Amino acid sequence: MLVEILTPAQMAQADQLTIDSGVLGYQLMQSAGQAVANAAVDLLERRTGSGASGMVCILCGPGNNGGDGFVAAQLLEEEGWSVILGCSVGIDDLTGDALLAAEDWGDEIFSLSPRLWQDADLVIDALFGAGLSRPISGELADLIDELNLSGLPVLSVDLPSGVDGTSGLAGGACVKADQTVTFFRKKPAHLLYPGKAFCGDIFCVDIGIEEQVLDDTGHIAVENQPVLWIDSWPEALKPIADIDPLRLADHKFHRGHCLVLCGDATHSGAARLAARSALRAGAGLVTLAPPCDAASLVAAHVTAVMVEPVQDVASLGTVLAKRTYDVLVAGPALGKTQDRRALVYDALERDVALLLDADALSCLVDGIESGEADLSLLRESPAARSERLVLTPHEGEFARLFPDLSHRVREEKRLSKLDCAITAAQRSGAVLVLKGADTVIATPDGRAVVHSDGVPYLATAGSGDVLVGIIAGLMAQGVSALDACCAGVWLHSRAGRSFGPGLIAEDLPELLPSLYMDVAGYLSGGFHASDWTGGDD
Ligand SMILES: NC(=O)C1=CN([C@@H]2O[C@H](COP(=O)(O)OP(=O)(O)OC[C@H]3O[C@@H](n4cnc5c(N)ncnc54)[C@H](OP(=O)(O)O)[C@@H]3O)[C@@H](O)[C@H]2O)[C@@H](O)CC1
Ligand SMILES: Nc1ncnc2c1ncn2[C@@H]1O[C@H](COP(=O)(O)OP(=O)(O)O)[C@@H](O)[C@H]1O
Ligand SMILES: [K+]
Repeated sequence: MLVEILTPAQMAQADQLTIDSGVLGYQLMQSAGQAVANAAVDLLERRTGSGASGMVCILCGPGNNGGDGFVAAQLLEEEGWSVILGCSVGIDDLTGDALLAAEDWGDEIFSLSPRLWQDADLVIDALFGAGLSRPISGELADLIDELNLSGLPVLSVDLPSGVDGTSGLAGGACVKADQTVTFFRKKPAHLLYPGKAFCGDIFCVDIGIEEQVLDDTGHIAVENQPVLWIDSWPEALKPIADIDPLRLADHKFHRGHCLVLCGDATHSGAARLAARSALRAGAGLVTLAPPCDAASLVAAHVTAVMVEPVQDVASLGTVLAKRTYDVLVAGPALGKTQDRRALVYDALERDVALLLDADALSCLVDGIESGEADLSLLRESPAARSERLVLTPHEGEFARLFPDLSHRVREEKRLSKLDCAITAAQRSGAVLVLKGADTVIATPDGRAVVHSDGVPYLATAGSGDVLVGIIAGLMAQGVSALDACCAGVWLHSRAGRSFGPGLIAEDLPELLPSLYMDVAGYLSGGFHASDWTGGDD
């Protein structure tokens, strides 16, 4: 099933459409409060080991997030749990459904203070959710800092208070939750770091909002799951029983040919890793193209991968004219000298699927007098025009190409990584893979896929070279750029997680065959990420 991600604004629209269709806002709040109470009971029973004999402290804020807290308080007390509730404002300052919920609670409402949780087994954080409008400061910030130091389990309602739902940024004090219960669909902050790290386990529950509202609200992104790309999974990576009989006689040229540009003799490892990964990802042939004086050294280090020296633009032309190449990879330790830069610019004029990574991305900025990349060169390239241009920057490379969308600017201006990746994809005409613990894959037509899986083992030299190789290998077999990027990021992350500590980049390509058996376990019948028209339309 497609898993859509909604911004808080889209979620507010989903709430409003539901209310307009005749469901009371207070009914939605009661469903939300019920879901919170259910989650609290699970946590309490796990902690106290008994039914209804623990104490829960509920911290409510001034808006509807606080309203959910009041509803949960009432339900928990009805079930026999001891409840102590504090609110950041007096009942006279509450309005709308939150006021109704506070009135229905009917029990004492205390001022917020750490004393509230001194005998508690669980704290419910219902201070702020989707309506957080600025970083939390002052006394509330001190309270949150104390709560985080208390060591008590914390259940956050919708979002950990202090995390910005749209961007996942946490500018001020921020509740560190063990569990977060959100409603209808996840928000970007449940997937983007640092927000995700504050959420703990995330549960997304149904509160009676119909799926059809999504037709009107749209969605900012979807989560990366095999259902997105399983239908375009290459035949050569399937178990023999699943391969189309007409494809059983395929030869290597049917599986595509990748050309990987390579750096000089002392910098050839990265391109070799990418090349091996492309082969492991199923490309029929992979050729490395080092400068002439590095060719024998590179050849001595590869076996199934072929070597074809490329010294300059002229020899790249000769090589490309001699055989058919389906995908060209430029970047891993390519170097940034003038002749390497010329190769990148030449590649952008060629009618071939093109993956630009690492040094190739820097080449687009280095040596340019204005210090700004000419993105029209990317946008107007044959690869971009045929939807076969892929950029795979990490945050540093991204900042050089798109300085106004960099990580630093995002923090300063509280912008979302999702919005910035989509803008960058639109500007460049490329499918853009903005890497990190939360990788965002964005397309020039405004779609985005999020793969959020903190796997620090992947933060190791050469790991990105493997990723670009996997994507190239999949594209060589005819997988669309978007599907290849989503599948590549999924495989890469799974490989890192399955290997665990001690991982080095060389291990990653060797883990791919076992993952293909996992992929085979996924039912087909999904659809291609490339067929998805979602977005905010
Ligand atoms: N809509 C629905 O039907 C449903 C909604 N549901 C629930 O509602 C939640 C959203 O509710 P919400 O929009 O009322 O926002 P909420 O997060 O409670 O906070 C807003 C208040 O906080 C204040 N404030 C903000 N930042 C602050 C700061 N740093 N420091 C201090 N104050 C600050 C802000 O003040 P202002 O910015 O106006 O000055 C305003 O008073 C959502 O997360 C979900 O839990 C569910 O019940 C399902 C049905
Ligand atoms: N903490 C993390 N959690 C998940 N993935 C990570 C993490 N750190 C790095 N990665 C992934 O590892 C890869 C590193 O790529 P990159 O920075 O280009 O490395 P290199 O240049 O050394 O090859 C990216 O795919 C990135 O998403
Ligand atoms: K909250």
